[in-house]
Amino acid sequence: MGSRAERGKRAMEAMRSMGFPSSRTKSVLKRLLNACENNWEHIEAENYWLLVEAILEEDEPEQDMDGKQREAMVSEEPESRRKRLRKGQDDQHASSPSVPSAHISLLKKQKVEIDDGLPMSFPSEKNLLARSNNRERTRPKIGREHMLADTSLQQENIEHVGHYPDLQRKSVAVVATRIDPPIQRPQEWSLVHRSPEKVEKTLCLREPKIEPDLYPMLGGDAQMDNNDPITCEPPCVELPISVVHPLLAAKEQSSSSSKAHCQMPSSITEPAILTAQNVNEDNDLTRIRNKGGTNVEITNVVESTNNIEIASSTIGEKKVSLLYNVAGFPDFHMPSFESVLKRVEDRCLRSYRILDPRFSLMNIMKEVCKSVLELGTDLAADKQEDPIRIIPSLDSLKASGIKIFSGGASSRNFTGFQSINAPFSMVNNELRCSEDYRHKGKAIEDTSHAVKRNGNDTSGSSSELALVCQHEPALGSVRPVHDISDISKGEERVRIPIVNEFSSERWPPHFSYIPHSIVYQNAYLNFSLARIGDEDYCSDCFGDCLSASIPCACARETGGEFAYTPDGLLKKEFLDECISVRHDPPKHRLVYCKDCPLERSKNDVNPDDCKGHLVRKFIKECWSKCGCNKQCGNRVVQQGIACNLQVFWTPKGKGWGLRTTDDLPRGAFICEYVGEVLTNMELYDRTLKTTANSRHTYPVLLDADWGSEGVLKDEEALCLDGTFYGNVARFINHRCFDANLVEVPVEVETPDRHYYHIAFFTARKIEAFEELTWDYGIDFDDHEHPIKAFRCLCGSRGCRDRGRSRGRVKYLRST
Ligand SMILES: C[S@@+](CC[C@H](N)C(=O)[O-])C[C@H]1O[C@@H](n2cnc3c(N)ncnc32)[C@H](O)[C@@H]1O
Repeated sequence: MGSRAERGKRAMEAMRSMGFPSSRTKSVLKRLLNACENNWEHIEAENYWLLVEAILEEDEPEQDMDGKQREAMVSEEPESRRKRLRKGQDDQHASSPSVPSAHISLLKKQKVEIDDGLPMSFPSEKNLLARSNNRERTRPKIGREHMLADTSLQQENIEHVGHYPDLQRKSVAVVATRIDPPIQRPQEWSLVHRSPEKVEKTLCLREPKIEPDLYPMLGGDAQMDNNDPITCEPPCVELPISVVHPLLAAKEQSSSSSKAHCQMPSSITEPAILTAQNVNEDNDLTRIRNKGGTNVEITNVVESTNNIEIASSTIGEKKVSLLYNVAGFPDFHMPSFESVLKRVEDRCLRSYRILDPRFSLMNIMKEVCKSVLELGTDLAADKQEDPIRIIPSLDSLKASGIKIFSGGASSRNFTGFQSINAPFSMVNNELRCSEDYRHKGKAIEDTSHAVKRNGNDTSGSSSELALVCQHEPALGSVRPVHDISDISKGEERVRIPIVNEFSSERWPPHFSYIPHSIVYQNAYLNFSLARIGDEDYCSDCFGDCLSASIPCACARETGGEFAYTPDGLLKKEFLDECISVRHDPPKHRLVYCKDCPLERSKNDVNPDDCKGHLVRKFIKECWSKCGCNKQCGNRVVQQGIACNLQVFWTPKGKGWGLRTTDDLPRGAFICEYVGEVLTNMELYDRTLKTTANSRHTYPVLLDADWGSEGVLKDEEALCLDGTFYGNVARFINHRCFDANLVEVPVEVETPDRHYYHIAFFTARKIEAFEELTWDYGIDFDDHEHPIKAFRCLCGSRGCRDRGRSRGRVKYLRST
């Protein structure tokens, strides 16, 4: 209801919020009104569905328009915008071919847009995350009902971006925009999807929405004409805040040393751009700098298939884009946005099984790129590899009160972590470019990859915006993935900090810290009290069993003597024997399964004969059915970690490691190996699917009792996998022969030895800050095992991998 002018204004605003420029709406609305004999109810029904249809229909023939038509289209834009465009073009060396008209045209035309309705600030990752997670409940369906603005879909700000048949470059962009000066309006998100057919071969962008009552703030060019609904034309920013030229990809590929140019849209002045190339964790960064919102030069472009780009303008607009290079896939076709979303969600759900509230949007965006490629090439209908490494939120870090992102070039935080050379900072949970970098050009001062523009070295220029990162890791990894003050998140009795004194790989990859092993799915674990027979517990004991005159039933396993001293150390004789088993396996007893689960998992139809499993000495600890108390000296492992540990970045290529900050005597308990309890079959499947190509793998077999039972059922042949869920033991590196830890099987909750604890004890005295190591038992000469062995860098004189080419692991680490 309302006057014709008001209704017209509302219609145009509604269309603008869906991404249709008023110029187009105006002409269509005029025609529609004529056709409907000024029946506004008709036009306003279903949130202007008719109008949307009419505009879309009108769009169709434009798809094939030539350059002149496109120019004409540009010239139809309101004067205010044209002025901005002109200004920008002047700034941008007008003849530059960096953004061809075809590109602009695509940008201007079809879009899948989620408009944030002028949020006051760059949405925090948390907000984006919340929206992303909401998608599970309210995933937009592409269809008529979802083509209209739907503020219930407040989760995304994702654009499905373009198809450049000639350039073979696809881009999926996630855009968030902030407009300054701030426009006081409650945050409101709206989503516009076009039908899949129309999305196809389109490039989409987000247009910052301008509030009518703020037009004067933006220059006063636009005049509101309340009398003529169809001339109400607010100034609008049609172009995205940055355009990363698709040719960039081609240039990157053709010459890694050449500079790729990226022209900024004219609507932006002095934008700052950072491009992170993000294929794997160890990537270098592209360096981009830009001046005056014009040309952006990128040097040292690392060949990559995935790009993440973040752009920001001085008026506060920010854009994060993901680009996927499809060069080499000539048959690539752009899948529908709906199918991409579905694919990403499926991948995530499959990988995580739950929608973790700490879900990382960065990883989701990577998944989006991958999914576009897969769907676009029909490559991976059956490819289900690569679990996503979750990078959780900053909350834990925030809670710990630690400020990681200094924004400075070389500062260190108190933990000794090398500060990043990145122009990012976290402010109120928002990822922001450092003002330091933006205004002082600081980032380029000490980079060996000096960034030049138009042949001039601009480093140190304070007037120019320059964002340059050196040794920049993947964007995801600049974010803390663990609480660096305590990786255990308070789950252990001691705090276990993460320390990196050597490398820019600042954070261990994500995993969920668990202090006790957890069954993954099929493992048969039964901790019932009924299974513990009379001979396996000490009901008559009281207090501390170690102080009793006669060792109790629980010492039976260790020959009637407890394995522990009153100081909680492993007794010398017991320790010596454990070390000897590890040092010289052939001298010790091997048991052979009749039907080896390990061989069966490798080849179910025609398994090889069992290669033998070491018979290990077990410790049996007192437990809940026993009469002694919790402080009983025969309860060491179950008390948990007692010494001070650190997860640290090793200097010699082994990745992360574990060390103690205490001087420790021989025989001291360090920690147990904790992970998901998997059946051997589950592990085998998982290894093939997910970890085969990983740099680090974390499975350990629980095979100490395999040979004693003849044939073991699949659900009883178990192992521990610390890849996704684990404790600090997953950081203990391998050392051949003279490792300073030895692993001991420990029975606690059940006499059934399909499952037991693997406890690490010091094999000798250890000085504070020595790295803790154990011998994984790898045979580096076995070239048949599906798990590729790493190249051993243990440095031991007894290293079994010395001078050898990369081999394969003979058997999984087993105790
Ligand atoms: C259980 S993880 C140990 C923690 C691992 N370094 C990390 O950063 O997460 C085992 C992996 O660490 C690496 N590693 C362990 N010991 C090593 C050694 N002696 N030489 C080289 N790499 C080693 C291998 O990549 C191996 O797959």
